[in-house]
Amino acid sequence: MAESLMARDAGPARRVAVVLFNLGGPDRPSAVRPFLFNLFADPAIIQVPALVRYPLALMISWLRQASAKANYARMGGASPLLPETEAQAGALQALLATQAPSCRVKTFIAMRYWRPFTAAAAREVAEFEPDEVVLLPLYPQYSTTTTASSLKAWRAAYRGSGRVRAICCYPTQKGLVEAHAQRILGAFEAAGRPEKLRLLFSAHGLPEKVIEAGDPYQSQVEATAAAVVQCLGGEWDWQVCYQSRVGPLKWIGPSTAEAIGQAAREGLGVIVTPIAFVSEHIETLVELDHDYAVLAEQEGCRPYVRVPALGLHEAFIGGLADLVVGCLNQPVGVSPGAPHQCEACYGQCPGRVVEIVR
Ligand SMILES: C=CC1=C(C)c2cc3[nH]c(cc4nc(cc5[nH]c(cc1n2)c(C)c5CCC(=O)O)C(CCC(=O)O)=C4C)c(C)c3C=C
Ligand SMILES: [Fe+2]
Ligand SMILES: [Fe+2]
Repeated sequence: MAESLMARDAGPARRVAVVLFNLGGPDRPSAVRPFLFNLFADPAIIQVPALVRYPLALMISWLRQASAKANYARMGGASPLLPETEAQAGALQALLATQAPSCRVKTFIAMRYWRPFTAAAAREVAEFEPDEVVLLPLYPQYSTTTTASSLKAWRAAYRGSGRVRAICCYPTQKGLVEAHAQRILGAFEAAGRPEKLRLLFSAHGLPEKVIEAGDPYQSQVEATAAAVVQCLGGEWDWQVCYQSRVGPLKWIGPSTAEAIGQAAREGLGVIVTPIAFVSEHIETLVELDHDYAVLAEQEGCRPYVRVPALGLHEAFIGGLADLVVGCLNQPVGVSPGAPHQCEACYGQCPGRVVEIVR
């Protein structure tokens, strides 16, 4: 892929901006409430008219701040998501410098609910004067609540140069799947290859009504898990489950807590791997490492093994680089790919690349 990219580049270096989308997290205790407000004020998260949503967001962020602050306090008062994402951005930029030497590739970070916000990233990218912009969500599975929300924020903010394309989703990308499998095998070995173990793929949950409205997230999470199991080979007892429920609505299940209880009742321990998060953050470091570890102990679910998030795994960063190079080489809309219901793909996912028309 890198070869054809280079072959097309006979002139001056093509300037390529690669923009990593992520959720963002508070960088200090006083940022927790405004971060929560930004999240709940997003119509992708609470689908009611703005007149109702803003007061609701004010109220929820006010009520939730104490428990959220206590959880962030367990991580030193701040989310590690930005430093983790910065490290991934640096590794990806370094790899792309070798894979696409005739391009000048620079990575940027656009967070949805805390700094660096999408608008600031869009200004920085515009100053870079790119020929090409590749939007790369650090959400392998597409959701209206994450990828679509970030794409919308980008469209509203970017006024710079270049052809803008987005990688919509990559739930079964080879590097992603291999990295997950290697992380799982590493944790399994480190735990002494325990027997009587269930592999739990734990993903962030969503309200059921979001899935019923056509969001492909759940089916893509299941596709990732199935691909990882196939890559692992051998006989694995495995299950997909969903964590981090918020609010009164019914969320998709089974919940990670239910899955741990079920495993305990069957006399099994669990090895839990985050499948929709590619970095460590509050939902891995607090929920998985603390809350569910305590629950497993109480339920007699032993051992409880936690697989680290992908972070800087070589195969994962390599997979991201392949996606970017593939995107740059690809004429939009002609490559084959399994059609699915991505809003950003207009019902089709042509090679999972979509051109952003401004
Ligand atoms: C796959 C990724 C994510 C989906 C889907 C998602 C949907 C979603 N989230 C909330 C509410 C909250 N999420 C919070 C934190 C948070 N969420 C994600 C990812 C997804 N969310 C990440 C990476 C993070 C961590 C940020 C960090 O600081 O490290 C929070 C804040 C924490 C808390 O108070 O529990 C809330 C609230 C909803 C309602 C939702 C879908 C409707
Ligand atoms: Fe897609
Ligand atoms: Fe979330």
